[in-house]
Amino acid sequence: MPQQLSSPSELATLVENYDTFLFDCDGVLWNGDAVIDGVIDVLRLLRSKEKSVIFVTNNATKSRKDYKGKFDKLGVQADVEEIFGSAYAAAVYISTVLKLPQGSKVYVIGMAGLEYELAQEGIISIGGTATEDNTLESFHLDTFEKDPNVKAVLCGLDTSVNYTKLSKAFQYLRNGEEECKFLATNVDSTYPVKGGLLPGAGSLSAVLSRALGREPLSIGKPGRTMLDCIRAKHDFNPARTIMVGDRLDTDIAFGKNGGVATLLVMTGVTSEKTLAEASSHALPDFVIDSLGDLRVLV
Ligand SMILES: O=C(O)[C@H](O)[C@H](O)COP(=O)(O)O
Ligand SMILES: [Mg+2]
Repeated sequence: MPQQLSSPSELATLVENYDTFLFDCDGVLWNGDAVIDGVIDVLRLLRSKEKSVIFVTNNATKSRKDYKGKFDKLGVQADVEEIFGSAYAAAVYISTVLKLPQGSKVYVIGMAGLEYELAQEGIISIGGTATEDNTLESFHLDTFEKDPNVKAVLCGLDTSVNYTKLSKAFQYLRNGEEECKFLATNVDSTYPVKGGLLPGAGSLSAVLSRALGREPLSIGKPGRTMLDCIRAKHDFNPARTIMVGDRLDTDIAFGKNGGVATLLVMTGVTSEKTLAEASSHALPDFVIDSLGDLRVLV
């Protein structure tokens, strides 16, 4: 069973025991644009104690540069080099691991942040925010011409997703992996916003999985690709590192896969009921109600 921490001495010991704090963002730092109470003070406290702070988000709607803007706007101190998003990790994966033939294109279900990160890695993308694909008109297969250079479909969270984008992605993917790779930035079923939960990126790629009868390769947490991206930039001792998240099957699993300690907060997608019903291998080491609880140490 995870250890529920609440007293100031338990929380102080937690902070003392770790040098590197990996923070999930949605549901840990904020819900939508609403910063969770006390989080700014807690991050300031950790920095004053010379702890390393790294942000690891599956939310692919923003580039690292966009995230920096969001952190600044919300008054949370962060450096671009400390921010790792699944959009960035997906772009790095495609350019360094997939190594598509020269002139290849990626068909995107996703938003501007994802397109930006792909462009930064020199990857040509189509779909995404392109006006012609952001339509509520019906999709007609008989007038659709496939672009022969599309060698991968990348699906991320897209709050303007529609039947045209899903249909085009399906057409590119339907002849199998040899012709076109099926990638997802992440497969979270839901994500928290101010006011509750919304369908996550995994609920969008699930439409394609269902139609195709196969699953995408997911780049984000809990996969290794994200950890490899972080390791390429930051050296940390796993024994002195803790992953703080709000979701068991991404954040906590990511921490466990990476051999670091795990702390679940109850300000995001995980309810008391989900936690109580979770199988023992999915459980975190520690639970606190909110990251803001550490504010008592300020
Ligand atoms: O569906 C998504 O893209 C994710 O659920 C989401 O936004 C998660 O972000 P994180 O909690 O990893 O910051
Ligand atoms: Mg989260």
